[in-house]
Amino acid sequence: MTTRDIDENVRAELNRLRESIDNIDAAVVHMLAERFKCTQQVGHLKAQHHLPPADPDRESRQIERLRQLAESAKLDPAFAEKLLNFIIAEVIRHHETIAASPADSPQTDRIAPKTAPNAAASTATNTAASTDPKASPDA
Ligand SMILES: C=C(O[C@@H]1C=C(C(=O)O)C=C[C@H]1O)C(=O)O
Repeated sequence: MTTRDIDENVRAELNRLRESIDNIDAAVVHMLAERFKCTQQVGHLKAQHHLPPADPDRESRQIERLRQLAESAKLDPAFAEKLLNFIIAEVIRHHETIAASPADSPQTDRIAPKTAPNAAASTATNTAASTDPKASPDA
């Protein structure tokens, strides 16, 4: 085996490992995106019901659970805790922004509408009736 062969084998192994790393990074991004979709909905729910953006009791339970999962997965629990705290801090920042946004009044509730579900549709119909002569029985 020449030096060149060794280099090629090392290069091939490095490439194989990096392909897996790229796949894992893509999965992490997709999982984080899904998590943020859920937490955004939690943020809207909290804002609409005047709940605080942060829930320290829930966070303590999550951290304890994640530390145990990390230990059994042979991942440093302190790292797992730091990562979760980093993500949660960003989520709380989003929740504060949502709470400060006037778009989150109960009238524009996107999760659990308080107005009758047909209210918007009937408004749209009335608007169409008043502007579209074909929609009016007198036309
Ligand atoms: C998502 C929530 O809001 C905050 C963010 C959390 C998270 O990202 O897991 C956990 C608790 C809250 O401080 C929640 O209350 O469930």
